Amino acid sequence: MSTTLITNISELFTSDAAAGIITDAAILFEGETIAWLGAATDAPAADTVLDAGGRAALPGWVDSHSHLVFAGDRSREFVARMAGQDYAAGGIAVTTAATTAASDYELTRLVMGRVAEALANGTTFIETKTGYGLSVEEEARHARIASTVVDRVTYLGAHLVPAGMDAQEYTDLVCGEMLTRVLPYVQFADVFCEQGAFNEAQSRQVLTAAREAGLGLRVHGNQLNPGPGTKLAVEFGAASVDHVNHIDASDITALAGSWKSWDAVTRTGTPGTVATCLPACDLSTRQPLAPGRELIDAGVQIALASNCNPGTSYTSSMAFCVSTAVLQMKLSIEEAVTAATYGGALALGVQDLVGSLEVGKRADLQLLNAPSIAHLAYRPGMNMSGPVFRAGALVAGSL
Ligand SMILES: N=CN[C@@H](CCC(=O)O)C(=O)O
Ligand SMILES: [Zn+2]
Repeated sequence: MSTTLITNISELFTSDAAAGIITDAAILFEGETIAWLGAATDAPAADTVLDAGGRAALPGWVDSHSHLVFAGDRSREFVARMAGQDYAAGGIAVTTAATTAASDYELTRLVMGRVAEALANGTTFIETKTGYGLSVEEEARHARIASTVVDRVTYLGAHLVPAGMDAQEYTDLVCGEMLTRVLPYVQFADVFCEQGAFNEAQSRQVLTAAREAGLGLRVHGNQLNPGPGTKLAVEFGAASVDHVNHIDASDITALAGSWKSWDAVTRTGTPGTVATCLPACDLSTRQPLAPGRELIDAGVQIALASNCNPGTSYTSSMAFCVSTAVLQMKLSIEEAVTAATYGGALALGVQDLVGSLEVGKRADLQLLNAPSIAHLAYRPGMNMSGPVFRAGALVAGSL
């Protein structure tokens, strides 16, 4: 198998608790896999040698929360929000109408464009959700289209009760025929447990049915209000609870308890429920930022994700999420980058494949047009994205 050495890396941030940061580094790919990494002076010979030009390198971003299957535009809703209107779950219906009207070709083209945009900005592994279909046919169509483009698909039929439908009748559909139809295309199920969306009993019903169907679980919890979402996620052993803006000390304690069988240093044991913070969404909806600092200090593993969607967070920039987490959520740059790489991988259960630079893992790596990862927050808003490698192949930029 052919080998590629990337050398002259000023700072290699591995997202690996043991290896940390290696300065004046090099990394070797063998096919799709990382075969070696260390000091450039110790680098082995390779078929191809690429000069990183003194740039910093880090794992590709792992974006564990997005809603890319949509058509239409909600900028007017955004403008109204910036003028003082509150965000409400009802906006989802606007996107559902526009998405239902889009052909398979158009929807596939839109999702592919969004994935390509994310890739060019360093995202090499991405999850996306259904949830703008809200009927059996549409949810199945969106799941099928997503499954051809992204790395992991989450079924979010329980996003909003469609207008004119009884909430219990719709929940039964989500747990019945709709679930059966999306199953071939999805790995996870999610529920928007929130006032105006699904209440605790309905959320339990969705999570129970999804678990029985063999899916991994996630919860949109405590985005807009205090409520049962986070504790439900822990109770059901969900892989993640996402948003976590309106959580209290008892929610943090419940999340921390889920990590008691996990060793954060050796990264062994049984993972708990990842708290996924979505800072771009928090800013765009003027919600309080999720308490990332408090969660980390309590021993909870967190992820940072884009939540790219047309209603609350129309960006796939993980770099923006990282800089916001550092500047406003009081994370260190290392914590924020780890959350946007290894944390996302943990939230998707793919930490043995991606999310850190370790021998044997998939060769997903991005170079920054900067000498250190600190520049991500030190120079906020500047595009730092350099060449991007996915599974050992150069997929964006050039060297
Ligand atoms: N909160 C629920 N779902 C999306 C927003 C959906 C929308 O408003 O279109 C979110 O994660 O923020
Ligand atoms: Zn979401």
